[in-house]
Amino acid sequence: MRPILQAENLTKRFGSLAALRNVSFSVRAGAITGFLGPNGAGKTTTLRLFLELVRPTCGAALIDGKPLHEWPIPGRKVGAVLDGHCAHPGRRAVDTVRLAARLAGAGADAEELLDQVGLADVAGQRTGAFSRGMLQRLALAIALAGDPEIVILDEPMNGLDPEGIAWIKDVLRGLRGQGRTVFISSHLLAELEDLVDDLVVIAQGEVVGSGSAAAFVDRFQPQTVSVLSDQPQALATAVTGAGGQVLDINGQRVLISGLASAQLGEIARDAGIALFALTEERGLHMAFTIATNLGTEPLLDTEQE
Ligand SMILES: Nc1ncnc2c1ncn2[C@@H]1O[C@H](COP(=O)(O)OP(=O)(O)OP(=O)(O)O)[C@@H](O)[C@H]1O
Repeated sequence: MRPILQAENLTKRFGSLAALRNVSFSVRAGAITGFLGPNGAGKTTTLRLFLELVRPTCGAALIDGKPLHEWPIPGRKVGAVLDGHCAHPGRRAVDTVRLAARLAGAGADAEELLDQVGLADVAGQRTGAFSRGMLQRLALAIALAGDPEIVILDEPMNGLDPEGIAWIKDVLRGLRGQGRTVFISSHLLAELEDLVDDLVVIAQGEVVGSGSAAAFVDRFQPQTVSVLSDQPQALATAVTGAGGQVLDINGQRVLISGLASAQLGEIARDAGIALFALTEERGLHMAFTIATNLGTEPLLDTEQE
């Protein structure tokens, strides 16, 4: 693993409030890493520390081994979307992106970038009348204007409709395909669920887990299988007898934990019980809920090879 972003014992206090306490994690080059945490967890503060918009009380936020300002042209190293309000309302979209490219010392084609973010049709319009979703798209074009190695996005899906969210996921996968690193914050699991390779989970200013998204789910979510059967009570008895746990029975639906789906199928077959459906309930949502409620002890191996 090549760490390209590193938070090293980052602490940030605002007066008496400790927004971050001893936060350490690293982000793998070339991957999409989700930075997940409830509102107020300290996500924006962390991103601002990487971008040197605020100074740490102690610790360091390093971009590829050094602080951002030590890179000759920071805009070629990192592009960022911190909020959708990134443009002068009286300036045309195409000029906004062109300016960003010049400031970053890159020869990016502004019209091509606007096309990439779905704003080709409004490239010549002033951005004052843009909707929130359009501004988010524009912010992404600005972030890409320096052709950066790393893209940092703070809640970029705010203001996007489901189609827009699906679109931005595709764009971010495309950026990964080009070898770029994507670090994206969100307080909503569902937004990141089918997108991220890795996760850093933060709660109340402390890291509660980091590593691969799959490992995170494995660690925090008990295996749960949902089945449909017309003999739910008989199935529940068979499951309990085999060491499984019945979490819920609702009509024909039985929610079971502690048994793999294949085991469950065999138990039903041996008991002569027909199953109409069998679904593994996996996902980040439960894992996230459990992890952020468990407190602040580091619970996941952060090492990756
Ligand atoms: N400039 C500041 N001055 C004082 N307190 C601040 C400042 N910036 C952030 N905070 C506080 O630090 C804590 C972390 O805020 P931060 O914005 O980093 O959280 P977040 O995880 O990004 O939350 P959200 O999802 O709501 O944006 C919050 O309690 C917030 O009120």
